[in-house]
Amino acid sequence: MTRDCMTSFEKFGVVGGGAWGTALAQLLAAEGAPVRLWAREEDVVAAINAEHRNPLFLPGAALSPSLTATSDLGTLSGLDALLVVVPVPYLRAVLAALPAGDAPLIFCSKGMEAGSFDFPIDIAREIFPGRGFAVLSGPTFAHEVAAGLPTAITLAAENPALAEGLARALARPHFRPYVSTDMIGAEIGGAIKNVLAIACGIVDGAGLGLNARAALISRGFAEMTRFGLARGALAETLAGLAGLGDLVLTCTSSNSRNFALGQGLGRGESAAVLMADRRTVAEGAFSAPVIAAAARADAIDMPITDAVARLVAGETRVADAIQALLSRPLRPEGR
Ligand SMILES: NC(=O)C1=CN([C@@H]2O[C@H](COP(=O)(O)OP(=O)(O)OC[C@H]3O[C@@H](n4cnc5c(N)ncnc54)[C@H](OP(=O)(O)O)[C@@H]3O)[C@@H](O)[C@H]2O)C=CC1
Ligand SMILES: O=C(CO)COP(=O)(O)O
Repeated sequence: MTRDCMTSFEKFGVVGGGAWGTALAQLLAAEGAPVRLWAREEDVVAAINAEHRNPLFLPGAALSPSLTATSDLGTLSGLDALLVVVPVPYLRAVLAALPAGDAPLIFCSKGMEAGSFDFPIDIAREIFPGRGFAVLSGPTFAHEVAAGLPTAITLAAENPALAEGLARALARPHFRPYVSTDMIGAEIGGAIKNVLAIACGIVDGAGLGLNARAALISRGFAEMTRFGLARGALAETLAGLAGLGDLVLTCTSSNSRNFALGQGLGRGESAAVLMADRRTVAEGAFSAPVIAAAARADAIDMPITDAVARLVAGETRVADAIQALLSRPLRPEGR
């Protein structure tokens, strides 16, 4: 029997000790199930093992003693499934160092790789051809999941049996995966909402009002839909938890690192300074220029994404970017 046909997944590993990797590991370990987490930094490994905390990336969360950490990727073998929660710019290098095996890989990162224009599943297919893959994405602030607050999420895998088996294994009374076969839709939703959260943060930081934010969410969703449909995503995925759901969450809260980065830009702070000062990721800052370039290459109109890319690169000022968006020719709403 292949892993894809397994009906139960009991032993999970988590690759990545940031906020989201730690929260997912805690979700699975909360009732005492053993979960092994790989983190790059020895400080994170030591704090999880000795104090059952991750003060660097998930301060305030008490972690289960059954969650153990390692800095040795080689020890993540012999498990039933691995959740991969590494920011996309570092993903290829970490995957290349993973031990071989047939445990399905569940991708939880939200971004697109520079240069290759690859999403996580594309990278994984190159490194592990034939392995089972899934995407887990939706409106899920890590600290809320770690605190056991109600959360729903999309779990997509091409093989419906794999999606259903993983959903059953990950579901908790307060954590509800909805299954799908549309991995590309789930990946695109998560990557583009990060960029649009920066845009909404900019509008907030610049004091441009709530009408402007609602307009950005709607017109941003139109960009996500154009890009997604052109790459074979299903409209229902983009309108679901991994697309619109996550867009609403991160475009309306400064708990979003992407939104908070945008707020700084909107207040007139320099992108270079805002980026240099941070330890946590705002994936949208990495992905904006990549998605904007991919859209240009395919002649997909994405003016908001393009504006965020230029603002993050310091190539334009907020007032000029807003003026450029507002002075585009009038058009039918459906385009
Ligand atoms: N936080 C959240 O609420 C959610 C986040 N996500 C997504 O999950 C992914 C991870 O985000 P998150 O957990 O929040 O990250 P954090 O910002 O909390 O932490 C940054 C992570 O990046 C890692 N990192 C930094 N440099 C490198 C490197 N050179 N090689 C490998 N790893 C490196 C850090 O590891 P190290 O300690 O070793 O530096 C750390 O695990 C992102 O794609 C994000 O969009 C998805 C849903 C929710
Ligand atoms: O993806 C997230 C919630 O779904 C977290 O958003 P940020 O990375 O912007 O904090």
